[in-house]
Amino acid sequence: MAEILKVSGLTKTYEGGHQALKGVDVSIEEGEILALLGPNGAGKTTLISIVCGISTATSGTITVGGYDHDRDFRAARDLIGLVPQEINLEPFETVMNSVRFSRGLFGKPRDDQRIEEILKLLSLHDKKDNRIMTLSGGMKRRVLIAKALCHDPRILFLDEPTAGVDVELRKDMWEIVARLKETGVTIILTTHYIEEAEAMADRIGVISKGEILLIEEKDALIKRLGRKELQIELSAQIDELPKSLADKDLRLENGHLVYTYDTQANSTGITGLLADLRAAGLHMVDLSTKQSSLEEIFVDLVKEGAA
Ligand SMILES: Nc1ncnc2c1ncn2[C@@H]1O[C@H](COP(=O)(O)OP(=O)(O)OP(=O)(O)O)[C@@H](O)[C@H]1O
Repeated sequence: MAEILKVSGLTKTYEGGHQALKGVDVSIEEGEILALLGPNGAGKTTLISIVCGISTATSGTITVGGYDHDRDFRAARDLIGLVPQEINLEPFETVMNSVRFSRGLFGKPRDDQRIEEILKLLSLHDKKDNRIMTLSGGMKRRVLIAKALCHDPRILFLDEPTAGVDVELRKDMWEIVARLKETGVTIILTTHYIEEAEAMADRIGVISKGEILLIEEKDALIKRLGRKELQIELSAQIDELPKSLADKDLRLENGHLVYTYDTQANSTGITGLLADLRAAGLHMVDLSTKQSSLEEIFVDLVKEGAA
């Protein structure tokens, strides 16, 4: 797949000296969905705002669809749609007029047929002549998406698309994002919800304190999720691992043994391990297992980043 967006060495220091981005590098492939996860204040909105031209970077470069963001800003910006966090719609306007107006802002000729196609994709077509004020919160969010899509961008940024909405609406949004992906548009979304990243993304990026801590294929992360820990309580606590067990994936924790294994591997090695423990003269009195979740991986990463 071709690279559609490249961000290199991006930094942002706000007036007053706060460094919100500390050298961010991201490369996005056309057609993928990247979820950017990060705690409050991590720099997600700052990053999106710079790529969308709302804010300026202190240093670094951005290329969109081959266009340099500084030298060819109009061409680069034309390829981007932004769905902002806040609902900023004109309450008395109709859905159709509101979306038409956004298309005009990009200097595109009027094309109501195209707008109607977009409204159909977003299940909004039957509301096209309704005033915005008569729509539900979920529908208003979809109007924001229609406005962001009306100039046919190739990349769509969704900043916290489901912040503060109920579980059902969140699932509707996931469904819409899946539909958008089918049309070939590249999607970058920010979220606090790990389950949301898990449900929608091809890749997951974790950002904390202005730094990207990781960007990884979701499936690779799920493999990491597949790692489990077997906690082995011994009849007598030990101070160090017997030499015969040194090459095992074992560690000592509070005098007990913890064995890490991959649930997706052909063999977990547990049967052999138990035999080896017996041979080493260790007697176990209890066993328990613990699965590491994406949430734990995320919390650990952010904690390490803060250290
Ligand atoms: N205009 C500004 N002037 C000064 N500091 C700012 C400005 N905008 C954002 N910041 C600071 O920069 C940091 C990053 O903010 P940003 O909004 O990018 O984070 P975020 O990851 O989007 O957070 P959230 O999830 O809460 O929206 C924060 O510490 C924030 O207080």
